[in-house]
Amino acid sequence: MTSHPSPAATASGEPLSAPLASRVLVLNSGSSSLKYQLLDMRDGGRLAVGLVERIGEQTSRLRHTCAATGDTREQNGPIADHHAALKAVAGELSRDGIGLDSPELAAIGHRVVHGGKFFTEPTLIDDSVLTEIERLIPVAPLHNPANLTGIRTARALRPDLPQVAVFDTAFHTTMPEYAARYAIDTKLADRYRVRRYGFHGTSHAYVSRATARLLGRAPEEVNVIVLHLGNGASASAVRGGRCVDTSMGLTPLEGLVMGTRSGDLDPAVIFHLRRVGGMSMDEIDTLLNKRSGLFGLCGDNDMREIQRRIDEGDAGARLAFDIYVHRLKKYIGAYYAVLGTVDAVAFTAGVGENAAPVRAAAVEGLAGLGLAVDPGLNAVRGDEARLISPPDARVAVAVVPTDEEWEIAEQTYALVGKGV
Ligand SMILES: Nc1ncnc2c1ncn2[C@@H]1O[C@H](COP(=O)(O)OP(=O)(O)O)[C@@H](O)[C@H]1O
Ligand SMILES: CC(=O)OP(=O)(O)O
Ligand SMILES: [Mg+2]
Repeated sequence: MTSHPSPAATASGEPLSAPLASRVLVLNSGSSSLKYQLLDMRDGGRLAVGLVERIGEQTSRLRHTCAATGDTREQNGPIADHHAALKAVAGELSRDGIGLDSPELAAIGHRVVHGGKFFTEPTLIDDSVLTEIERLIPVAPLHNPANLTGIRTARALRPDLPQVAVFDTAFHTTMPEYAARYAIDTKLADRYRVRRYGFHGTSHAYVSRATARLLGRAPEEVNVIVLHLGNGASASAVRGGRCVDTSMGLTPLEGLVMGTRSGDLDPAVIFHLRRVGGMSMDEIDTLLNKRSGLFGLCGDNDMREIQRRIDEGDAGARLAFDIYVHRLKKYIGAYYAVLGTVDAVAFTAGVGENAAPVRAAAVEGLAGLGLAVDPGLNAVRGDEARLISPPDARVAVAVVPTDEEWEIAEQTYALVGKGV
């Protein structure tokens, strides 16, 4: 587990006036998972990290690691929902003597996926904030309900503690109107708040800054294309530390090909499936969000499995890979044009950090844009940010591990430190 470079400073470099307690628990609730970390903000150390997977299924699994002892424990068996998941996590933390009842705990930071236009900053959670997050469920149906359950459970466990929401959408609120608006009737768009919000912003913010650091430059000085390739996947164009475009839209469905989401398609596909295919709107919603992307194309949503099948000569897996990479390449080209000059392209999240063949294929043939990958450097595995482009390349290509939990902890602690 790595420590972070400036634990006692906020994102803007301001020193913190440290409150007495120094620990922050971060909860990152996904549609069927809960990732968490307990961090000490005085030295940037991680006290515990863990993951609950397959929530709601019979085969749920909790994997918890305590940093002090190095022990990893696993619980296997059904965990019904995010409420039960967080209770189980609280139990594991208590076993290590770092439970939620600890006076050392300063705050709990929550990832909240959709904050609409309203939330541009980390926000102290009260009842009215919860109501607004609830109102946004229709535009983040896979994510906001899980985020809300995590918040409600944490509040019930520690009603006295500040709870902070850090929104995926916040980093993207700097997008200019011409990037954020769809070309539809303006009045209708305003009435129904239809615009491009973008997601994974905490990761795009963290990775774009970490990329600048890797280049030895200030974030304000560099233009970066960030490719966040996890289960959900998104690209962003970051100019001088501010997001100017991103691939996800009103919901996390637009843009890149994902594990189970289609990404971009002609909206008329929906009318066609409704009118000619006789599918209901709910069925089409489920199809595009949960049964499309890599999974829809070849029956697997995990890039490891797809690579294994390609190695065995499977044509379906090969085509799914090629479609995934083709979309990625189109976004690299688009954001190159949006930015004008590009200092770095950064790959991050599960696929971006681990799948060397995806990185190689995504920049293949882009030498004319100054983009290339050195095969030897690309094959190196590791947890640290690193360059994978040849030393003389015009544009740096980098692998930059994301750390949404750290970023959320830092923003949470900065807010609590201000005494808000
Ligand atoms: N070694 C690997 N090689 C290729 N892909 C990987 C590897 N490890 C993880 N992945 C991919 O990363 C995905 C998960 O990424 P992650 O960023 O953890 O997603 P999320 O946070 O959205 O759940 C997996 O579905 C898998 O496809
Ligand atoms: C917004 C989003 O797609 O998040 P995730 O990748 O965690 O599903
Ligand atoms: Mg993720």
